[in-house]
Amino acid sequence: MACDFFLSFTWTNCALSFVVVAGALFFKWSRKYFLRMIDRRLGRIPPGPRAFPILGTIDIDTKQPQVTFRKWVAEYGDVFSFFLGSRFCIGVGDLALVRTLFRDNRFLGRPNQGIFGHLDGDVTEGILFGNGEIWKEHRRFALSALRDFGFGKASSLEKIQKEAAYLVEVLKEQDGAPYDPTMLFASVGSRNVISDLLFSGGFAPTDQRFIQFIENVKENLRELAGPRDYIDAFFLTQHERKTAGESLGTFTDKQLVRNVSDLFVAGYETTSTFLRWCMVYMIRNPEVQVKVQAEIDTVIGRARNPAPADKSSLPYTDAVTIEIHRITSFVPFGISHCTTEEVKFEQYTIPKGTEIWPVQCNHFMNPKIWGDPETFRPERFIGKSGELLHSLADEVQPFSVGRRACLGESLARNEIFTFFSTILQNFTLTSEVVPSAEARISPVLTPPTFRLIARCR
Ligand code: HEM
Repeated sequence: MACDFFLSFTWTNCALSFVVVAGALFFKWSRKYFLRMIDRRLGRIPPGPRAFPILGTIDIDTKQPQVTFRKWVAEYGDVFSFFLGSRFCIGVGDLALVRTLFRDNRFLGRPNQGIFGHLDGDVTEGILFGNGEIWKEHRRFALSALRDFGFGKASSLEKIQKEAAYLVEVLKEQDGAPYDPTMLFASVGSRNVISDLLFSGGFAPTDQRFIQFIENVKENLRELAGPRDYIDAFFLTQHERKTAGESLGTFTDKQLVRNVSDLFVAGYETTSTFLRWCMVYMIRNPEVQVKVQAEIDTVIGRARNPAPADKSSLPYTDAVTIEIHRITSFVPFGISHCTTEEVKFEQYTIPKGTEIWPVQCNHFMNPKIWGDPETFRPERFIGKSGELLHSLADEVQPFSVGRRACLGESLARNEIFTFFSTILQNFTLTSEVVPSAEARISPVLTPPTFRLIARCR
């Protein structure tokens, strides 16, 4: 009897403790949710779709989140709020507003990157996801080093042309047979250009890539006096600080690995995915392909390869890549920022730590700007005299805007133009089955797998 009483007492105690602990955790994780919901009711934060404690906003089409976000803009306006789990976010669907916000220093933070922060411990200390002084110092350093060794300089432009010629060589080897170009664009082209800027030499066509990389690093260590690339510049800064008896500050080996990883990942995945989209849109739109080829034939001919400097003389080719950026919107939400302090914006008070999502896929599909946004029509960017309409092209900002905009924009633009125009100068692109334009999200929007047939012209 006493034993029964004791057992039931223990069970009641356990159940009670469970309820108290669960209640305390629920309150802890949902506190922000309830505060924001009160703010929303009072009009202190933008309206948005319904959300639940802890779960957040669940009415998101996970296969096509861009469709859900566009629906929210239509329903709640250009500025709306939503929850990702317990993370409070604001979406901005209009480029002019994004420009205003991202010019403001208080919107330049990066939020905690959720699971990524756990998978790769120190992402928050790099350039891509870093914050505060570390981000400022290393963004500035990367920009200046990459400018010295690449971006826009003749040597890097030549490297891009060399890589374009190599792409052509590999495609020629396929001799018109169907070929999945995913690995080609992922392993050469943009990847070699960025590796060259980071650790000069890039990857050899015979795939001695990693051996080469190790050799380069060793050589860098021997030749600190003559920096040739980003890694050399970093080593040199370390060396100068050590020689002056100063602390290394944030210029540690760990930081170097973090930064190189950020630049490498950001520098080739995006560009190579975009090039695959270019192939898809050319296969789907043969009449556009013919026009691009005609422009290249007239302006450049076949005797020499296109170069980044040719862009202004090839407005239609340029317009095609801009239209592909617009219609694919393959980085549909850019990379989210976060507020570093509470900010009054229009009638709202945006709390510190709020994630700001630039919903560029909405701007790129806004019928008020584009009229027929669902139609692939590069001609929309071409004026009466055949010139590129810069004011309209300026509405397409896939690299984002403001002080945290893509660090590799000029490099990426040069690569895309040169690779795209060189491929079309040499080949007519088709496929056995016309690939669909339906994107998969991972984490940028990628095209479906397809087999490219590149026939020599
Ligand atoms: C088609 C190609 C590319 C696209 C569409 C793209 C797009 C973007 C976007 C949307 C952002 C976020 C900007 C923001 O937070 O407001 C970004 C950031 C960044 N991108 Fe790119 N990018 C491309 C290529 C490159 C290349 C070639 C590099 C190589 C250096 C690069 C390096 C970076 C870095 C380091 C950041 C982080 C900047 C920061 O947080 O300060 N990207 N990119």
